Amino acid sequence: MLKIHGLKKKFGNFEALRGLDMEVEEGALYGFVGPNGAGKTTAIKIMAGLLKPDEGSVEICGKDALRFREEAKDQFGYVPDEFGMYDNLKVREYMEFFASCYGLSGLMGRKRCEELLDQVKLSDRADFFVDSLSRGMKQRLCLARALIHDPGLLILDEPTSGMDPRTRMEFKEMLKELCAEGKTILVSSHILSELSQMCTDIGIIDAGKIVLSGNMAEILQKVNDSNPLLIRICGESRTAIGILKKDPRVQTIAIRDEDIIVNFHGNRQAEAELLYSLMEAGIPVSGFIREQGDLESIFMQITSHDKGKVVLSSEE
Ligand SMILES: Nc1ncnc2c1ncn2[C@@H]1O[C@H](COP(=O)(O)OP(=O)(O)OP(=O)(O)O)[C@@H](O)[C@H]1O
Repeated sequence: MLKIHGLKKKFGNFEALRGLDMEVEEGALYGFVGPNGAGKTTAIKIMAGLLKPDEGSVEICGKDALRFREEAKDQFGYVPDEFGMYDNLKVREYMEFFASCYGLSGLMGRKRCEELLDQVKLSDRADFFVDSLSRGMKQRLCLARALIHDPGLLILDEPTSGMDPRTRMEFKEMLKELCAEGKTILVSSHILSELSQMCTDIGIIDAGKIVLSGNMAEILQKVNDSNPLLIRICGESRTAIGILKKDPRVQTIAIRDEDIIVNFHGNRQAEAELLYSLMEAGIPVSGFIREQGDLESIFMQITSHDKGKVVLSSEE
């Protein structure tokens, strides 16, 4: 649905994008995450045709979006990180104005606007001035506007920043519903935990490059596989430690309270073999589990340098 290859962008001597590659599959809810200043907005503006890259390509629905900008525009809806000023427009007028930009006017246009305002739960605000809406409502209105021409792809730049936790949750539910209806969604944030529960795929950008990407469940599995095994033995653990030491996949062994903490390089089959070797030796194993994956600590590790501040919880 969206393919980005080798995207580079300099502002003066500063390289904001340094060869960005990413791919968003059709039907994905793709989280585009990175610390402040990583290059998310720059990349998104290039995708949306608002900024020209120095190098690289953007393909939307198989078409070169940098060359065929008008055609590409019909394929996606864009929600920017900052909302423009529309102090003289009421919500309904705002929607109808954008509908007319896509050739939807008269009864058809009004009907489409009503449907969308209903979908983003703003029907009761149709006669309010846009400027009187809260930030969360403005973002929902922006989402409705981006959906006017029924695009297959939605690109949202930090849509939930500045929202309170409840409004965030509702907005995220809305995105999940849209994804379930068949939309492909790219949503950016500098808060990993914000996206990790709802996204099917994730791309972590740091200093203008993707540093980790893939299917969310697979990444979590990989993180899990690199976490230590926690083994609990009923009684003394000396014999168990002797067996563990003999296994070449065991890297380190430590004791924490009642648990033996084992850094173990192996998949589930290998874990089962290790457990079997303990059981076969008659060791009463009462616990055998991988420590739970902590995606956020990975995010911290790969994006931690002085210039970027990473916010890990939704309580900013
Ligand atoms: N027009 C510009 N002129 C000069 N530098 C710019 C310009 N736009 C962006 N930058 C710089 O490029 C880098 C990437 O900025 P960008 O806004 O893309 O980051 P971001 O990941 O969206 O950050 P945030 O999470 O804070 O919104 C930053 O160092 C920023 O200062």
